[in-house]
Amino acid sequence: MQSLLNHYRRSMALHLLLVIFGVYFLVAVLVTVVQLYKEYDNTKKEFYNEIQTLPATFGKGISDSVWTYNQELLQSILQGMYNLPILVGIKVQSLDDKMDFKIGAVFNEQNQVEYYNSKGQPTEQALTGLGSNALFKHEFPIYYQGPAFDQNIPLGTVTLYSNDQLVFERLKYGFILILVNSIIKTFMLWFIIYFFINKYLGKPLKEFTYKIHQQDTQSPKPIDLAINWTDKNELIILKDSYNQMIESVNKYQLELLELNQELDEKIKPRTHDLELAKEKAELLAYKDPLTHLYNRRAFFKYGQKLINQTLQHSASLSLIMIDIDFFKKLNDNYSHALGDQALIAFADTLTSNLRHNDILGRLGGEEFAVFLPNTDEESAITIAETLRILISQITLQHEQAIVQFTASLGVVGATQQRQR
Ligand SMILES: Nc1nc2c(ncn2[C@@H]2O[C@H](COP(=O)(O)OP(=O)(O)OP(=O)(O)O)[C@@H](O)[C@H]2O)c(=O)[nH]1
Repeated sequence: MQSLLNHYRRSMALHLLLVIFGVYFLVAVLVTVVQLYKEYDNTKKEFYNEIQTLPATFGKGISDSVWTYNQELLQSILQGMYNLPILVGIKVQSLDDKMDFKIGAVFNEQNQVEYYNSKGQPTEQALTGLGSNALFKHEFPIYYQGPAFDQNIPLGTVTLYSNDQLVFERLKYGFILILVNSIIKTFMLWFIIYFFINKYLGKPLKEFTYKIHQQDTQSPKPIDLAINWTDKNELIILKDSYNQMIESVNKYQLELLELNQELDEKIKPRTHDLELAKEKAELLAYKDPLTHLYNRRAFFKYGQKLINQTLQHSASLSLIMIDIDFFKKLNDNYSHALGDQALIAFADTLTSNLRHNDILGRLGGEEFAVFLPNTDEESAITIAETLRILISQITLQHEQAIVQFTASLGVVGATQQRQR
């Protein structure tokens, strides 16, 4: 039941159909009711007409039987009439009251319905099988027209009764026919309308929404609908508008992509500059700009870490202090520029002859120091001696002269210190 309700809510065709069908059904009911009433009215008129022809048929027989006081004849004529499917009752009232006879449902003087059997005796309504609804009557006089009299002699009146029940009886088949006809028509129309609404609206809409759902959201593509019975209707206009929108979205997306690439190209050199500036800043913060060795701050920072690690792991650690001899003289004799060259060459010599994990720093001017992890004092002395020799072998060119210099090194181990 719930799924049926959901199907109804989600199906445009079904919804439209039920609205159309509902309106159609109301109109059909109205028209059928009017049609049925008209039928009823016509049938009732026919009844009147038929009842009015009865005096011509039975009048003579009734007059004769009343005139001759022939009860039996009167009774059999009235029984014959009573069997006609247009009468529910007959009342004969003779002027001398001797030939009065009632059969079926008739009105009394107080306009109340009374019931009589075919022998003219009062009876219950249930026994007659007659309804009392909307009883209507037709009264006609009876006369005797014998050859012995010049004029008609009035004998009394005959009243014929009929009712709606009989009218409906006659209408019954007509009614059923009209109703069946209406129901069949309604259901036929229901299926036909559903089929076409579904074909022309429901199915294309379903196809449209399905194709939209299938779209790749990154790069949607124009879609096509299988509508071949027209080249322009609201659905095709909707589909064309959707496709136009997709095309412009794709165009703008492409433009955005190109703009992004352009922006990337523009940003690249700036990013490179930024990286260089960052490297420079790092260098300034941790390194000596001339020799590219750790500056005093960095040397002590990393040196402290090394001391802590050494203490933790009970390893050995040595420190070599290095001071270039008579450096002031070198500057004074050969220029400050050569002094700088000497410092750079000195730093390069140390760097290339020490291990990667040794921490070498410039403490200031011509003073340097190096931490040697996992190195006892004896080994450190050997290393210091090697360095001292290497430093003394550095040669610099100043104009025609070859310049050399020496350095003094001091070693201290984790347990004992020695000075050279
Ligand atoms: N070229 C150059 N000279 C520097 C630099 N830093 C310091 N100096 C110079 O190094 C010299 C150091 O002089 P001192 O402290 O007397 O050292 P020294 O002449 O080697 O004397 P001792 O240490 O006693 O042997 C000074 O003349 C400073 O101007 C530098 O970066 N480049």
